[in-house]
Amino acid sequence: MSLLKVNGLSVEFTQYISLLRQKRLQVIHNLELSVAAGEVVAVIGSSGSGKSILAHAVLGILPSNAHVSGSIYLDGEELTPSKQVKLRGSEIALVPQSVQYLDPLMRVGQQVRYAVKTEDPVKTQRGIFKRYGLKAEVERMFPFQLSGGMARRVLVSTATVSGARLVIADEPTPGLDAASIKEALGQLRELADQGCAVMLITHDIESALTIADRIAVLYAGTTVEIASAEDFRGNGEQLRHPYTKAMWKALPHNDFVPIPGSQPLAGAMPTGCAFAPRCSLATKACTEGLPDAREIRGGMVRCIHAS
Ligand SMILES: Nc1ncnc2c1ncn2[C@@H]1O[C@H](COP(=O)(O)OP(=O)(O)OP(=O)(O)O)[C@@H](O)[C@H]1O
Ligand code: NI
Repeated sequence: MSLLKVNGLSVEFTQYISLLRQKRLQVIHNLELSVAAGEVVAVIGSSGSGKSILAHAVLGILPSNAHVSGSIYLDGEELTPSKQVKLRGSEIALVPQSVQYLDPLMRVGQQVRYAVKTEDPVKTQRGIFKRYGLKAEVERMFPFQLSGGMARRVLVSTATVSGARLVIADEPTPGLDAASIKEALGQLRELADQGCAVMLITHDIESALTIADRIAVLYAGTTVEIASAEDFRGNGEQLRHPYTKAMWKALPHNDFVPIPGSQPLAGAMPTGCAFAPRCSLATKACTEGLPDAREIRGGMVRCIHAS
């Protein structure tokens, strides 16, 4: 069974046009996703596709002008706002993108100890620093004294010692060199191998494929495909959605053919399939409604032409 299950999730933001007039901007549409214990699911999609909003909806940290509908379950129980407050930082941990999430005025060892749920926070913190190759003196440093790689290890340490069952990593590797990317991803894989459900949010499909079991592809606020990592090979014949196939072919290692056009902006969505305006397979039927999620060859796709 899936530890995390997201069903028909929609997120809208209320925006004020003037003092008295407001409009609603929908940024997530009817999205689905699941992550099982022991599994890494990579959520990939271009900038603005809704990856961070999805993560924030699961964590319950959306701004107050956000309206969420649909359902999110953790281990079969609905994640209500009060449950999210209770479970955040314990059952559900975030590996944030940058060191800015650390308290700038607190020594990093202390910050990691706060996340420890076992009896001996100091011992646990020292053990995890050692395991992640952080020298003994690092615990006394402040965040500004850390190199990028050290900061990353501290952030992962916090998630690891929290004992969370669901770990969400939002773009954990931007700006890192190849060796640090490998290390950061290896740590996430290790968490999954120890039984965590790991949701890895990234632009970088090639890195994601080195550790992910499944890939969820987001486009303009919805999941257009969920595929196993093995489906990403060759010319992408095993892939189901035209966007996923095009994205795969656009990689430098493949054909390096860019996809013409751009992702529609929230508030300017076409009716029907959001990818239709860029899709070579599009027909009139594609513009008539959001395609249903269908199971094909063990994966999920939202495209009426997929087979
Ligand atoms: N507070 C907000 N109010 C209104 N719109 C928002 C708000 N936060 C995000 N959005 C919009 O929601 C959409 C999805 O944003 P999100 O941050 O989830 O994208 P992303 O996939 O994480 O992109 P990136 O890869 O750049 O991090 C974007 O169009 C963004 O402009
Ligand atoms: Ni983001």
